[in-house]
Amino acid sequence: MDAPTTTSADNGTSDENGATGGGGWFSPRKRTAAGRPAPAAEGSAPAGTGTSGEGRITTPSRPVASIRPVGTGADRASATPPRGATVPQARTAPEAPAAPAAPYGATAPHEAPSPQAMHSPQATHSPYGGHSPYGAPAPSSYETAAAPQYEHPAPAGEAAGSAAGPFAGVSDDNASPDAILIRRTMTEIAPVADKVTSYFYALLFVRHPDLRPLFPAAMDTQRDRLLKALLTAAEHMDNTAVLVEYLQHLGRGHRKYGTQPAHYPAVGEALIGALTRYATTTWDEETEAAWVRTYTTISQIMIDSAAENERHAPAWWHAEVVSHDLRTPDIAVVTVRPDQPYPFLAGQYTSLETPWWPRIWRHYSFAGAPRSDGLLSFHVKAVPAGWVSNALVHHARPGDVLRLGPPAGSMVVDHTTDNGLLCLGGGTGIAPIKALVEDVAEHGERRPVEVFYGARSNHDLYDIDTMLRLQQSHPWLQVRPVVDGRAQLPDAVREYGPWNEYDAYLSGPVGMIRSGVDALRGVGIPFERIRHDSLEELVAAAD
Ligand SMILES: NC(=O)C1=CN([C@@H]2O[C@H](COP(=O)(O)OP(=O)(O)OC[C@H]3O[C@@H](n4cnc5c(N)ncnc54)[C@H](O)[C@@H]3O)[C@@H](O)[C@H]2O)C=CC1
Repeated sequence: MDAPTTTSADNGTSDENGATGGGGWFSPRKRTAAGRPAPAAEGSAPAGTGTSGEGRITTPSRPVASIRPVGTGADRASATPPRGATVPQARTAPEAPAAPAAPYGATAPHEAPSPQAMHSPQATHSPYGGHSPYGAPAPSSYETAAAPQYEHPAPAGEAAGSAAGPFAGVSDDNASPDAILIRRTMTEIAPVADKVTSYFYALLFVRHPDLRPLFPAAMDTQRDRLLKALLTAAEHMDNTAVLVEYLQHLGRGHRKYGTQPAHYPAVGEALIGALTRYATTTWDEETEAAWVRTYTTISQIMIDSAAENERHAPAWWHAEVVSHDLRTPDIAVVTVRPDQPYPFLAGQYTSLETPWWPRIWRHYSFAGAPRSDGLLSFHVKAVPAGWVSNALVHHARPGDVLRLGPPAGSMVVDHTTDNGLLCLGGGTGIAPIKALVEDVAEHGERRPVEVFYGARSNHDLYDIDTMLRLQQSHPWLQVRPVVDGRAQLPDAVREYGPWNEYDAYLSGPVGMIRSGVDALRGVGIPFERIRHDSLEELVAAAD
């Protein structure tokens, strides 16, 4: 897990229709005699927006339909539903882990955090078995070295090498009229995705320079996230249940960036501006109206979700480093004490910001089940050019204060079944697997748990002592280290079994998850019993 960035503000200057007096958000553009917008020629000023001769973005002046999400659920009824689509009802589901009954007061942000991309799909059961927002194997953006760049991860089942296009698995059969128009736009802009995202941010920051400080200083990874979220939302706009869950998660997750309801219209304006510029052959009034309707709905769900979440959880937690254990020259186990109770479930992950790289958030799994002393541990590997990971491994020391976002992810133990757990943990991916083992131990269920712990070399099995100690304490637990050699981690699973009465959990590098899912399917474990964090987020943060 990361997509459209959420922020921007209308600065309170928008009029009823979302247009500002003299060139606010949607500015007029030339129309053809047929009443259709004149397509912008390549390199010329986009309709409604423009560039000067020097390529500088000029203020648009085209009023269009409004994007006016409202601030609370109270006004929800006024939101315009996507034409032909069922209006997703914003549910008030709590954050993935069952949050305790309002242990926190509504916590007002006490500093201006950064909005980042709409990202981090909440992992959910997917039809592909992976715990992913949409079946696209879902993520969490751990820092990864040399992350592969692909627009939209393939569902786990389609894993191996299939660079599933943005709309893989989505057909226009039964699609709503808006969905068809939106997919048409997405198809047109896909080849110029990079330009669209660059232009989007340029528009946003030119029109709303006050929003720039809310984003990370370096926007490299940020830029890619907008389109991903758009693709995801567009792809699933008719799948209301999944879309609503995804957007609610995004809305809650954006609280830590300081995103306010007033920011959404400005983002919508920049979005429409960017699409107008690059979807030149398919863009028309009808398409624009479809995007406005859809974006308005998206915004409303996010705003409502954030407002609901604000009632019982802080936007973020401060967490002081209490220990820093360098296990190898580039792997540290970092333990922190949150400033207030932090409810989560074993197997979940959080987003983490260091004081050295403000507004850069990375995902790390909790390396243990919830503890009575409230401490949280993370396994961090410093990856080449990884800002956050290197800071955590090489600079963080006891006393340093980090920030944590809310917990996320649904790679959690299903306590409604007696099935065994087959766990594959590769490298630092062993962290949430250890948490799952502790969770089973605490529930006293004595279900068989088989852990395959993969590493490149013996030296890289940095947590093997802990895992073997757990094995000694629990007769139902079997830990098998698998060091690269004759076979890789997923291959080892085939040598054991049978696995027909096991649920599978995978955590580690994207390639391992992809081949692991294939291996598990090969030994007869159905998709719905295979869980892992979203691959999209795993590849999202390569810094
Ligand atoms: N730190 C954390 O909390 C978590 C980290 N992760 C992810 O886990 C990964 C850990 O990276 P490293 O420790 O550097 O792992 P690594 O690159 O050293 O690999 C670990 C194991 O995965 C296997 N593997 C790697 N690529 C494979 C492929 N394509 N096919 C089959 N097997 C493969 C290796 O053979 C090895 O056994 C990172 O991508 C990180 O994002 C995942 C969950 C939690």
